[in-house]
Amino acid sequence: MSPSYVAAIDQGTTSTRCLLFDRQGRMVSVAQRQHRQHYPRPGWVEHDAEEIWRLVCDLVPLALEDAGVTPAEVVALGVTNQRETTVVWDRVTGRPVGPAIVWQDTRTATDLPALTSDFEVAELTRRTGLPLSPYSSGPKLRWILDSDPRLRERAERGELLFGTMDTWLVWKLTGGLHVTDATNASRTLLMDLETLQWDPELLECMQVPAAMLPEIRSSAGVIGHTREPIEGIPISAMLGDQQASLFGQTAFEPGDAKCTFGTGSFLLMNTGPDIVRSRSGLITTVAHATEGEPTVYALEGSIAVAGALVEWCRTSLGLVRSAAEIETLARTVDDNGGCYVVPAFAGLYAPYWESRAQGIIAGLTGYITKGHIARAVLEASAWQAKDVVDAMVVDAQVPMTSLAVDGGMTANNLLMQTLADVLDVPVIRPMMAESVALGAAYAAGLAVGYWPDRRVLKANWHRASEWRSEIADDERDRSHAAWRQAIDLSIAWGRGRP
Ligand SMILES: Nc1ncnc2c1ncn2[C@@H]1O[C@H](COP(=O)(O)OP(=O)(O)O)[C@@H](O)[C@H]1O
Ligand SMILES: O=P(O)(O)OC[C@H](O)CO
Repeated sequence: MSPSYVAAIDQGTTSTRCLLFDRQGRMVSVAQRQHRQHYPRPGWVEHDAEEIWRLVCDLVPLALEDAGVTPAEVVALGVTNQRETTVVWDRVTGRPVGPAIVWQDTRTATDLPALTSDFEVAELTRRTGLPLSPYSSGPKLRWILDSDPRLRERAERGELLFGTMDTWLVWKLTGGLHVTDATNASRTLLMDLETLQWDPELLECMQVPAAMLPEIRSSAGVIGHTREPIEGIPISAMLGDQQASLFGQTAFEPGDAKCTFGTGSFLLMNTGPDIVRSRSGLITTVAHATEGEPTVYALEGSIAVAGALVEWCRTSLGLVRSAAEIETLARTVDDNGGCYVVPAFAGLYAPYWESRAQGIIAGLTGYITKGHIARAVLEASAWQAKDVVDAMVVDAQVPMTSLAVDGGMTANNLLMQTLADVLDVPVIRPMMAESVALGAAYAAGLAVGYWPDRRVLKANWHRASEWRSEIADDERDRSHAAWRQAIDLSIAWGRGRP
């Protein structure tokens, strides 16, 4: 029998990857490239959707070539993506009408209250599981249509199409299929969580013409076949990246959770077929929707800035030359020296949802060195996760007994130890850190029968490292109180500004 593989395209915030996996869930090839980040004004973040498509065109053949795999040996392709990032393009020419507005972008923060004139925010949240926030795609799409009346007219005539990155890429890959999946659609503020359909009242509230919306499909099942950059590969999964990593961590049972530490960090807990409504500032989202099975939902704590803060230290401050160096620098000191960094670059997401909050560095004295700041930078990711875990425990009404982690930042052992210290539960990193791509490949492979069932996938999961708390309760409590004070300052600073 000739070998066969499953491919995944992981279109992330900072880079795009194409990976190939074998039946044991081992990565046999990875091709990866970064794309440009554009910050045209404070709070604005944009990507060039054409640039990202060109990268996909380069990366897919490269991943196959590197592994010596022929297209015929690729039995399925899963597409996973940064969620919420919004693209509008011309149905005929296929050209975007402007830059993609990235999920972190806060340009709509001041318009949000006006969006709900006919609609109670509570009802919006009840239907969608989302807070009214610039994070979602709906406000971004409305902003694009409001920015030029001609665009709105063209959208109403069906000449323009909307999509998140999954939709954009599948449209390009298939030569014109305009679809999304329920996980991505659940991030728009336009889909009803129960019916998994676009909600006409929500569309009216966001002033989005139905003619430009993609069809909402299941997350797994053959959607179509690729025409470019390689012809004939079945696309059999589409999943938002955080839902994909939940799947890749084989978090199939209610109560299973994971946290991915990449540009942002995202803690998701599978809640099974139940739509659990958060009272603590979490999102309710679709974990995956598989044809013929009940929809699986999740509670999510989204944190906008995690690795992005390390990246900012590298590119904007020149504090380190590589992301990994932040650990070396942080290890030059024993503690944070009383310094706290709140990276509210996109306001604060879960569980605070303060779109006007701004970043601060608190506790500066002449004693503070670069090392203390590096430590505070890493601790910010751990404390943000702690606040989300606390909210999750209240909402899900189950204790968190351990936390599975993945993503680029989990290479940082000091951060992983700090995380175990502040959460006071074991933090577990699997052998396969590329859970996002693996999850998309798993969903795609299951859909075409490459893997017979989820049990087999569980057997592929192997623990690589585990960290346990090494600090006393009173030390944790003291530092947590200081962190919460810094959060309050960040919110007050943002609110107090014009
Ligand atoms: N050793 C490290 N320590 C701290 N942060 C790191 C380390 N390695 C990578 N990162 C951060 O992780 C992020 C990249 O992770 P990745 O999972 O590839 O992100 P994404 O999918 O969001 O593009 C970057 O923001 C980078 O700064
Ligand atoms: O691409 P990532 O890993 O930064 O994930 C971004 C999230 O999907 C945004 O919701």
